[in-house]
Amino acid sequence: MNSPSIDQADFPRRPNRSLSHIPGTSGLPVFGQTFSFLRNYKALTELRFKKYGKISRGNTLFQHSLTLLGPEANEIVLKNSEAQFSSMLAWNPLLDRLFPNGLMLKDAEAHRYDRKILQGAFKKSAIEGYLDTMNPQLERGLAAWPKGQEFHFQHTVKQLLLEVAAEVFLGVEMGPEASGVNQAFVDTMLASMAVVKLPIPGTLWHRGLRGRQHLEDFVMAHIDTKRREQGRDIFSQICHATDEDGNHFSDEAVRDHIIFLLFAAHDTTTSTLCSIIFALAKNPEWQQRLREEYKAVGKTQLEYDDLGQLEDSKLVFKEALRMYPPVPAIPRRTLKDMELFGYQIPKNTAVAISPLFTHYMEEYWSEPTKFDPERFSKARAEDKKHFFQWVPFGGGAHKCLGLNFAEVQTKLFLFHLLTRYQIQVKEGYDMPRSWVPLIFPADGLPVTFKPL
Ligand code: HEM
Repeated sequence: MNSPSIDQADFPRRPNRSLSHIPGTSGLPVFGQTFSFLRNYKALTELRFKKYGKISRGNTLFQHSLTLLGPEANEIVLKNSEAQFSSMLAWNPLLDRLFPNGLMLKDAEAHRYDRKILQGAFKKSAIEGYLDTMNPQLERGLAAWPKGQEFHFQHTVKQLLLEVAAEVFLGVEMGPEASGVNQAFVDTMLASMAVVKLPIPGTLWHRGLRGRQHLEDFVMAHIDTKRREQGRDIFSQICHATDEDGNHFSDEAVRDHIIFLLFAAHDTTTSTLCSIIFALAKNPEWQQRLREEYKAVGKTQLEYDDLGQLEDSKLVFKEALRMYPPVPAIPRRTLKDMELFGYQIPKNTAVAISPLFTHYMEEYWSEPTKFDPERFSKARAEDKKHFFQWVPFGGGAHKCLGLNFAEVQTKLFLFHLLTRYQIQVKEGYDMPRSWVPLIFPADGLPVTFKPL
């Protein structure tokens, strides 16, 4: 269930700080635990669980908040069956200047209404259309990558995904227009991580605001054409999508949703592909298993229905998302006073659950630090002990809208890659990670693709 309509005046932008009755620590003066959070979010969360258990207070990034750990906490927060948690109030302070009115920044009826319309852009027939665009683009893009010599996978795949997104999301073909849009998008994304949010020329934030403006201008300039024609890109799909009474989104709503979708899709997919490539490089037997799976399909281009047969690929996708969920923590704000795990929690408290922590709990996963895709197989079904133990896409009303799209894109990418190359990393290499705000390789992931 979603939360009821929210009067934002009842909820100051800064969350409640009266949490001293809950176990935990405020950490250093002013900075709290910000340094340990940024250095190693995973280690910090594990330490908090050991010291304080499923619920603890802390202070990171100048905000007092509660960390709620484990599948039970995930279920309470994500299912939100008593309309106690707001996604909008939690994400607004982070995203509302650059990505206003995106789906994650809505609650209650406004969220339900928009989500239902947007779902039209992710139905099977729409994804089949995106797949037709992605197939040749991924193939061409990969053919141009360095072969037999080391390069940084993260930056290279990010660029390729940007080029794919320009065409699949916006329907712009490569050229100066796509480059301008891509740069504007990169600037907007980078600004979402800016610490200083003042529009001073030369700063990340200033470039981000200009990037957002460029994206808005682009969308508004093309919207009439998109509404007139029936294109196969996501922008077109959103222009044509309607509610049950045949009403379309307004121009401004289309603009805000498409820009938010670009944001929601890009770094999450980049992060996922980095994790998979690292895992496959370290586990060449899985590269071989995937190649055999592709051979069994017996085609040089995959179509939508072929993807469903790729069971080993799905196991790899799931296991990489278990070990390295791109969104390691999901925030919410409480809408009411409530009791959680025996403690009174006041209204307007910032809380966060942790997919990353849950994905390593020994109660649920055997040898959690081991890459073992078969734990998701029907025979072992390790993921079936609790419905909320594997939550890379969140859950409940805000569950990721693009999860099928992400799986399709990942499978296509791996097909084009592994049918041509062997992925290698240097002997003894272990990928250093930065864990927040999204999980990424800290060194760009140096790899070599050796032609087969
Ligand atoms: C493997 C890649 C991805 C991961 C791990 C991922 C993860 C997530 C998570 C954890 C949430 C929930 C956030 C919350 O509850 O606060 C979410 C929401 C969302 N994701 Fe994804 N995402 C991925 C790819 C994508 C793609 C490719 C798209 C679009 C094409 C997308 C669109 C969205 C949207 C629109 C929402 C908001 C849904 C709502 O609030 O109703 N995501 N995603």
